[in-house]
Amino acid sequence: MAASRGSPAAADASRRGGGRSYPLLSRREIEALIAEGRTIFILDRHVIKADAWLPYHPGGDKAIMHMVGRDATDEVNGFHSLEARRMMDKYRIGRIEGRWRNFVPPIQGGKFRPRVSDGEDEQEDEYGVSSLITQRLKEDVAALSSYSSSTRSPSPTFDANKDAALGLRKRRSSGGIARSSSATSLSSGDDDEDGAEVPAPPVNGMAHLDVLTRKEIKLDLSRYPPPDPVTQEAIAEKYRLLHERIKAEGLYDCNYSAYAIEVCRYTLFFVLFLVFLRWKWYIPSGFFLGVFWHQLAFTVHDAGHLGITHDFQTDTVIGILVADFLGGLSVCWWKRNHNVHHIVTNSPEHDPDIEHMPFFAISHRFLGSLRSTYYERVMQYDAAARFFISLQHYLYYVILLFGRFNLYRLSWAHILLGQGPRRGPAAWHRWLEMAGQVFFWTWFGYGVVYRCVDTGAWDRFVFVMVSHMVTTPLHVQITLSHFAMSTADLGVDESFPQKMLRTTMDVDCPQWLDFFHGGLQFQAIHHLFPRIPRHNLRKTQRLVQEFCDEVGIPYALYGFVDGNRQVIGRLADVARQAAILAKCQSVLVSDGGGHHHHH
Ligand code: HEM
Repeated sequence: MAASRGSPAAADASRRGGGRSYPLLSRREIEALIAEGRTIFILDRHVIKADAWLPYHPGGDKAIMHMVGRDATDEVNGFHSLEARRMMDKYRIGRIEGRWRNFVPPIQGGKFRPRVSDGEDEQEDEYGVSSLITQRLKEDVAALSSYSSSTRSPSPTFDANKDAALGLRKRRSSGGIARSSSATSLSSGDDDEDGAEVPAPPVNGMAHLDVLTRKEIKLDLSRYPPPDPVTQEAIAEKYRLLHERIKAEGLYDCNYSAYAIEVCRYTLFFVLFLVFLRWKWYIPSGFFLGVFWHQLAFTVHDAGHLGITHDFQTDTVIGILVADFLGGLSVCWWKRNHNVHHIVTNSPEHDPDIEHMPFFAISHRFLGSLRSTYYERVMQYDAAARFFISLQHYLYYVILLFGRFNLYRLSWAHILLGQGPRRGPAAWHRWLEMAGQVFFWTWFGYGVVYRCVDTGAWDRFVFVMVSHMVTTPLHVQITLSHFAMSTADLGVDESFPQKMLRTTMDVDCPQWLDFFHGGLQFQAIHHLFPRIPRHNLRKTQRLVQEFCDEVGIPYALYGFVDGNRQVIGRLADVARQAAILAKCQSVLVSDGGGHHHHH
């Protein structure tokens, strides 16, 4: 439809191109299509309209929605098989020329102007970018360079309107409850000194959170390459070369003999569980069952990423057999959740993997009752949250002891409510998962807990608790790679690889311990290339390290203990901010409320 509408440029392009050439669409035309509600992203300089595909998408609708208005080339190449990428050709509606400047997607609060009205006379440059946008681009670059050269604007006031005018980020909660002004972003630097702990009260509590947000952004800007389009495009270019090299070196080829060893290990743990169960030594029996589950999770993770055979159906069925039939959890729930996590990593509003209110907040921004676009509800910073978060650095491991129980809840909700794709190649997985749940609760619930542990309720309780709590290291491993990393948003121009490396850290461990971490220790590598088989990650690490050195992005690598320390430190930090916020708010209340302006 857009094609037939025919701007002069588009008509010209179709005349010249012939065959498989698509009409040239201007940025303004694409913006208007998105304003009409179309699901449009850019892939290899082509415009893809995925509306019809959304309900069928095995990666879930939200994964695509976070790419609307953006160049999704790197994300798409990371997550899809060649066949899947070929399918996308069917959804092409046009092409673009020149560099694409990302929009903030609608799901993230981006605003799009409808069709150009007659008489609107916006000039377009040779890239099809309107003069207005080119102007913004120049301003952004100017603002960013003033950051990196550490000059400070004389004005200490946070100017929300200016931020909006810069077009960098003005996230507005579509629920209308969360405040829009909390979405501070890259404004020219103007807050207090980096080292200063707290801005002197009285300041309004929300303004306090904004100051923290800007501090976090500023810290990232000082550590990472500037998030301007030119620098980021250069990084993306090198990342693509790296990807080619990785493919050429065969790092996508699965090492099946490594899986044979995995299977032997899993079998050993399962046999030990059965032997002790037979002897009625419930604690060691539960222990080995927990160890078995802990190890299985890594294979589920591989399968969920299509990182074993790389075939969507085969790997997903492996995932379901292992996760659902043997572990009682839903791999399809996990995939839906995890795919979004991979695309908007560590974004407080969008990444479900850091949304654990009321128990944990790893960013001060959660203290402002954010709206989650994943759960589609406000994550209230309520009395319970105030309580748990003030103690979160002490309760971290304690709460993680119960992690596996939470996963049952999420799995059942996913299967029963049918949150997965209802149509298309992934629809039938729901039924297999249901069978898996019945199978699991028959062998585990009835067979083991009820029939085998037959010496009373207390023994059953102990057995269940031990087996579930032994999996705690898994929850530590999952949270470890992200909880201590940045949650700041550096704007729409930041490249996929930089964002992944800025929000994810790796854990250094000797090679013989690789089995214990199950690949999760190479989380940053994995985020860059999600479909690389687990047993090749160590080899890939070397290449990624070279890449990081070349582009000047720090590669975060901590020892396991040190990584834990970082996480606890972050939790303590946010707990402290919560206490300061409470103080700010009580000052306001005792002052008669709300009359303070910050200068
Ligand atoms: C018309 C556009 C699209 C089509 C036809 C499509 C198709 C597919 C297909 C067939 C799969 C199954 C895995 C495979 O065979 O490789 C898949 C998985 C996936 N897609 Fe897409 N996709 C599209 C757009 C996107 C976009 C824009 C994103 C966002 C980055 C995305 C993210 C994912 C993810 C994360 C998975 C992994 C799913 C899993 O492992 O369970 N897709 N997609």
